[in-house]
Amino acid sequence: MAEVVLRGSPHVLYRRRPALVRAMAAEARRKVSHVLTVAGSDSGAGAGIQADIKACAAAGVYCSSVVTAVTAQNTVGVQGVHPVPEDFVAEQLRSVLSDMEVDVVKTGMLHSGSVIEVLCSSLKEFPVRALVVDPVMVSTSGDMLSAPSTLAVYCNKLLPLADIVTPNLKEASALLGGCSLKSVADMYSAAKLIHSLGPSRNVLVKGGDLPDSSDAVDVFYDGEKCHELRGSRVVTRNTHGTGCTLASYIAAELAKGSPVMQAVQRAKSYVASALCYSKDLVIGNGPQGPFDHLMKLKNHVSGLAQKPLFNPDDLLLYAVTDSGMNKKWGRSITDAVKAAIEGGATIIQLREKEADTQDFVEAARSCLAICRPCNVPLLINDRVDVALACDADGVHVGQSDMPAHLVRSLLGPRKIVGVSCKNPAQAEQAWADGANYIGCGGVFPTSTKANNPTVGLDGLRTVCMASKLPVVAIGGISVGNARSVLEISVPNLKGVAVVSALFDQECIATETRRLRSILSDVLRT
Ligand SMILES: Cc1ncc(COP(=O)(O)OP(=O)(O)O)c(N)n1
Ligand SMILES: Cc1ncsc1CCOP(=O)(O)O
Ligand SMILES: [Mg+2]
Repeated sequence: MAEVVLRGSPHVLYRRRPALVRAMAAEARRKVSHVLTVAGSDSGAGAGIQADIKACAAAGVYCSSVVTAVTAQNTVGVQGVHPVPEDFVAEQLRSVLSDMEVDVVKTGMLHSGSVIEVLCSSLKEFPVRALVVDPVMVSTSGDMLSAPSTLAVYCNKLLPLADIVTPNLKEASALLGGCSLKSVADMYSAAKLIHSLGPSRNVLVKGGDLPDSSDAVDVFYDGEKCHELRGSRVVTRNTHGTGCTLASYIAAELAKGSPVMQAVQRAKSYVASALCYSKDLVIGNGPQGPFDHLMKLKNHVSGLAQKPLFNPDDLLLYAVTDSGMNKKWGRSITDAVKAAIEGGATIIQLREKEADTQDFVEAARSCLAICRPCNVPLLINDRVDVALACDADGVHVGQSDMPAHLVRSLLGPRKIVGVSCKNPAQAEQAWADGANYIGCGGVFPTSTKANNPTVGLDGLRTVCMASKLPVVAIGGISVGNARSVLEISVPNLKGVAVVSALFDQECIATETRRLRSILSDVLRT
């Protein structure tokens, strides 16, 4: 048996068998989430393989590529298509799938029935964790990218293997034999009908082309329920590639382990941010410019590198400030926030109902300078503008504030969005809108917020049970009753949010410490 000499340190030589060496190397290396895109090349680089690779890069996922066709296209339209022969598509598939540990396959332009058949056989030989099918048939410029004869092969062979299929209105209509889709209600029916053809487990019908809609509305059907996902429409000509990008980002999120609905929400939010960042880019003379996935996404990219995603455990002791109480005790907002953090608050919300905008932004900046080094997230109550101005970690909104889906698209995917909810329907909507957590209350009567009906511990339990998001309880909670709140013992109830129990007290740090110790004690038992 041949032996290999490995140099472990300058003075030590190890002798190992090759198989053992390979196993050790495999263990030592980091497993990277991996999407394989099977799609056409877009010479303009806004869509196709090029968009897929950039979207996966933005999501922090490795992307390999099998090219099915080479297109000559720009912002005017598609000037030519050069299909790659099926046996060479098969060879590329074998090269990647046999060697490179692909998690998720995403498909784009599949120009012929035989290419689809080649892909289906490869997926049977080399199964992957998930398949995302973007049924690219016609370019936005109206050019055909897939022969009409492929439709049957799509429906009978590829869709049954898919975890999610993401048609736009034209593609959904084509899959359903040419029916007309003109409203959100039509999209609901289309999503259910596509699902009932027996194909993909999840269907996302994209309503970007819906006429007369001020929102970008997509309909997601998971086989049981339709969810309406709304985002604000970004007015720009730079929309070429949004479909490929959305599907690739979904694939990237699935590769990282996100559940399907979360993957869709994150993808939608990423596309909205990318459109916002690049809405004024000038590239090309045609009617449809490409948007940019990375170049202008400074916040997104640096956010990926630096900021962790929302951690639900941060909801444990949620301190909400009150300017009236600070005035009463003669404290500055920064001293109040410092004391709460010193006592063990895990997240801070600035709820400054009377502050002038300028003062609010200044106060928020000063508080951020205190929170950031302590790794305590700082959220702003109600005011998205203030949060954007000072780059706060998120915003909390109620039912009559700015709708959460708009807050999400304005803040982007990596900020924290919280929504007040009193019943299961509101909790469901908060989730569909892309919120990170919900606040439920008032649990007990409180004089801090006027005219706020209480839901009691039973109402809190009902909302927690219905919520797919983590929950923080609020309203009349203090050291005297916090234990009874956490003891309802519903796993997604992550903590309590308090105002007067901390800020209407002589010593904020002492009261925070007392409350924190009760909460930690309940969690331990
Ligand atoms: C954590 C948390 N939950 C609920 C609320 C209440 O928000 P909202 O219903 O918008 O009422 P106001 O706080 O704006 O009066 C909250 N602020 N924080
Ligand atoms: C902001 C808010 N939302 C529901 S109840 C409430 C006030 C909570 O204040 P306190 O903790 O003093 O009862
Ligand atoms: Mg509010």
